[in-house]
Amino acid sequence: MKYLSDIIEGLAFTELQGSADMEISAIVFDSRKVIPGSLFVAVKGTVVDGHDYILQAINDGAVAVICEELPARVTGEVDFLMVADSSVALGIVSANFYDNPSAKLKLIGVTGTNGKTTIATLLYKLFSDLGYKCGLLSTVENQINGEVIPATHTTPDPVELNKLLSEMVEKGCDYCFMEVSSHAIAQHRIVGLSFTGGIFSNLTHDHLDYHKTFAEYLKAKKTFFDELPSNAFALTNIDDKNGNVMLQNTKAHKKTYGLKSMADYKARILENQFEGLFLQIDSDEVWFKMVGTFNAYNLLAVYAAAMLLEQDKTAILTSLSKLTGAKGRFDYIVSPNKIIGIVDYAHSPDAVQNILSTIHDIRKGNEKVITVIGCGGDRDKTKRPIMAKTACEWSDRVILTSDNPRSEDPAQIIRDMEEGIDPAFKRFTLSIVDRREAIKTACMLAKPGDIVLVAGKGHEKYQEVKGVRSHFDDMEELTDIFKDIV
Ligand SMILES: CC(=O)N[C@H]1[C@@H](OP(=O)(O)OP(=O)(O)OC[C@H]2O[C@@H](n3ccc(=O)[nH]c3=O)[C@H](O)[C@@H]2O)O[C@H](CO)[C@@H](O)[C@@H]1O[C@H](C)C(=O)N[C@@H](C)C(=O)N[C@H](CCC(=O)O)C(=O)O
Ligand SMILES: Nc1ncnc2c1ncn2[C@@H]1O[C@H](COP(=O)(O)OP(=O)(O)OP(=O)(O)O)[C@@H](O)[C@H]1O
Ligand SMILES: N[C@H](CCC[C@H](N)C(=O)O)C(=O)O
Ligand SMILES: [Mg+2]
Repeated sequence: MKYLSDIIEGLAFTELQGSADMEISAIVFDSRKVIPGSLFVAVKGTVVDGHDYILQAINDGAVAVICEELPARVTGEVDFLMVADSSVALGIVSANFYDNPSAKLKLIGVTGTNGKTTIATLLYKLFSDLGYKCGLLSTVENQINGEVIPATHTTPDPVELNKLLSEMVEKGCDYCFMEVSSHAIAQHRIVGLSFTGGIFSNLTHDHLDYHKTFAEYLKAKKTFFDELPSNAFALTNIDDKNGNVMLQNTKAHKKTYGLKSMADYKARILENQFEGLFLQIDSDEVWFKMVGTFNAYNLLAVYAAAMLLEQDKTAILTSLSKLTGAKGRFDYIVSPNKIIGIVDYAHSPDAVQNILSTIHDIRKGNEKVITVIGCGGDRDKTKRPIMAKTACEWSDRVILTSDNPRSEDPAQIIRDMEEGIDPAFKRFTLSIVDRREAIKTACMLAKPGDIVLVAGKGHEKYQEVKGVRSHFDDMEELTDIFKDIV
């Protein structure tokens, strides 16, 4: 059992009403989840203000409240703590509630627009293979030493996050590799965590619905590095335009990796084939199972981080050469008549360009590339025409379809995408709202040797339409269609 006085250690509050000697059973920031004895943290959200639910939380059994403004009516039986920013406070109290688990293991955070899941997953697989007990917090799933725990977010909320970290500590984990999304940084989900290292992959267009401008998006990512402690490492992709910016104000040890520029950790692509990458990493030449230039960056980031974590170079490279990446990233299947189907999570303009340029680089002859692609609803609208344009520039045929329309009209999302298409390419484009039909049509258009890329949903096992999630799996669809093709 924890007392409020323990939980608020290190928390800067402007006012305390009460004695802080309450026993606290749980930390809750959603009034609908309050249980008797909860500490309710009122957070201002993007849709509603948690302050409006304080009285409801108290009615349902909350015994203490952290807030930025006191409600009009306060009861004497409940402790109130006033803070400047409740979301920051939520991070601190969550870490305290679970006895600061992040300080008891080596926590590595990965941030950037693309590659976070791949890098974090590879690190998790690598360190597990090297004999360590590890944890993973990722978009695809969370893992504690082999046990899979479903993920709802790329970076969980502070309570869930510290709970998972404390389970990792309990199970004897030495390391945790986690994705740090820009939403998580902006919403202070990672406040109160002690990081051993931070890794930056790249920064390109995404999430401008949330961050509004690219400068704000960049600032969110940079904050992660600004707040790393001096004994941590800050590892950046120096080939990225903003790689150096990330390190500008960090107190951590600055380290760089890159394929093009001078860097602490360097690699060169010797071969880039469908079967894998042949890289020269520092002075070693090694074959890897992963495909594409962007994965050369991901592999190099993982290698550099493992070196910074003082692992043996030969052991790292030997293990890394055997590993495959995260689910739904360049997963492929070949039909009996030799059509290649690829499922990839590319859902930003840069990722679409990378995956398609990789397919171009590694295809053997003049096989046609047919791309099936949609864009998520209730997300950055400005990336829609760009993703469609990029898909068209790099494909022989494109079928625009639905991703997760969420609350939006799927046909309107497709119309937003069509805006980006050059009129000359229109006749090579089809728009089919039903994703299943779109994938089927792409496969019917394909001839032996052709490549069908199904982009955007990767590992996802659902499609969300009008707020309802139904089972949908791109790879399952392809497998189903391919078994009937002869
Ligand atoms: C835009 C965004 O990030 N939203 C997150 C945010 O919700 P919000 O700001 O809309 O919250 P709100 O509904 O306005 O409510 C404000 C507060 O009132 C509370 N409330 C609300 C109603 C009520 O009856 N009682 C009550 O107490 C809420 O619990 C909340 O604390 O805070 C919630 C609680 O932590 C998150 O679940 C929610 O994630 C939503 C579901 C989401 O979709 N987030 C995505 C965009 C996201 O975070 N994605 C990134 C990855 C992106 C990438 O892959 O690059 C991620 O890390 O997963
Ligand atoms: N280093 C990289 N640079 C550019 N694109 C990449 C890189 N790594 C992966 N990609 C592309 O981006 C897609 C998403 O990769 P991944 O899931 O690793 O990124 P992420 O940063 O975790 O994404 P999210 O923000 O959705 O969690 C991949 O399917 C691939 O198309
Ligand atoms: N984590 C990302 C995933 C987007 C994946 C795409 N399939 C979509 O649904 O838009 C987000 O929430 O923005
Ligand atoms: Mg991810």
